[in-house]
Amino acid sequence: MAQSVLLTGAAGRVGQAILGDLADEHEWRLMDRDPPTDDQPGEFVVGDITDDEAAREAMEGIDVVIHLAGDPRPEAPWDNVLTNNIDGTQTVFEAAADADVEKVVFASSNHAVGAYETEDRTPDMYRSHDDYLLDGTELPRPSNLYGVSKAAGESLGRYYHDEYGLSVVCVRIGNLTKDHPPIDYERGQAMWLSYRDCAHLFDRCIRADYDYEIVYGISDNDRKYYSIDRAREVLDYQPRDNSAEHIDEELAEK
Ligand SMILES: NC(=O)C1=CN([C@@H]2O[C@H](COP(=O)(O)OP(=O)(O)OC[C@H]3O[C@@H](n4cnc5c(N)ncnc54)[C@H](O)[C@@H]3O)[C@@H](O)[C@H]2O)C=CC1
Ligand SMILES: O=C1O[C@H](COP(=O)(O)O)[C@@H](O)[C@H](O)[C@H]1O
Repeated sequence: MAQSVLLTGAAGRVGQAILGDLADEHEWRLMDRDPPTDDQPGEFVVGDITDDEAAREAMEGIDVVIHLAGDPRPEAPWDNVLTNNIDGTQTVFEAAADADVEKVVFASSNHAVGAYETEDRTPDMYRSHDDYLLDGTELPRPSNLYGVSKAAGESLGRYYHDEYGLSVVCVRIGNLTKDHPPIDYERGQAMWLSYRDCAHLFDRCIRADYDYEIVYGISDNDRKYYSIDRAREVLDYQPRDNSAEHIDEELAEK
């Protein structure tokens, strides 16, 4: 059955990857502080997620929120992530709880755990022969202030699940690129998320039943050091892409 879905940050890369495949699958309300540059499905609300009133209005009649809006830059300064990623995310969760929304899908990031990539583990951990694997049960270990803001968002999700009963899934997204994995970038190949796997994963987050989850959002890459087992089990995520099918690993490692 089509669900009524609020997509924050809809005008950005992840939002457009989702809508590219799912425009006709759900009833969309799109929200972004930037107006759309071309035709978009459903209703488009221009508004800022740090504005309580705008967030509350956007939640009316919504079953599921996919919360993407925020500053996505790993090098973003504290003021920006504090306002957009932490305060903005709390505003979204609070409005969702008030509106009796059923599920919130939170766009977390690989940078919430980026500091596991220590000097002694890299670059081996980015290669398919290495079996080092993070599975989502490990503690956050952010690699920058942006990563700290994503760990804070995961924590907010935990709180709004426990206190208000919202179903929450935090997707630690890897590296989304269109058509092709990053070239000459082993880390990016290890955590590649293709556009079609991205859309499928978020579709499963809309449809599946869960309590509170942290999953990794990457394609089924040979090089992966993030497990996708939990996403498979809980969400029935069935990725179709693998960066190794696009990149000759032996050449890339030279
Ligand atoms: N693209 C990627 O590979 C990854 C993305 N993510 C996360 O996914 C989310 C989306 O990322 P992208 O689409 O790549 O970024 P993007 O910059 O392309 O899109 C973000 C959108 O959010 C909007 N936005 C930002 N602050 C806002 C606010 N206060 N109120 C309303 N709208 C606001 C922007 O106008 C923009 O359209 C972000 O939270 C990012 O941290 C996480 C890991 C990897
Ligand atoms: O969280 C994010 O991660 C990806 C991958 O990080 P990178 O440091 O390997 O580039 C990044 O491209 C994206 O902008 C960011 O939001």
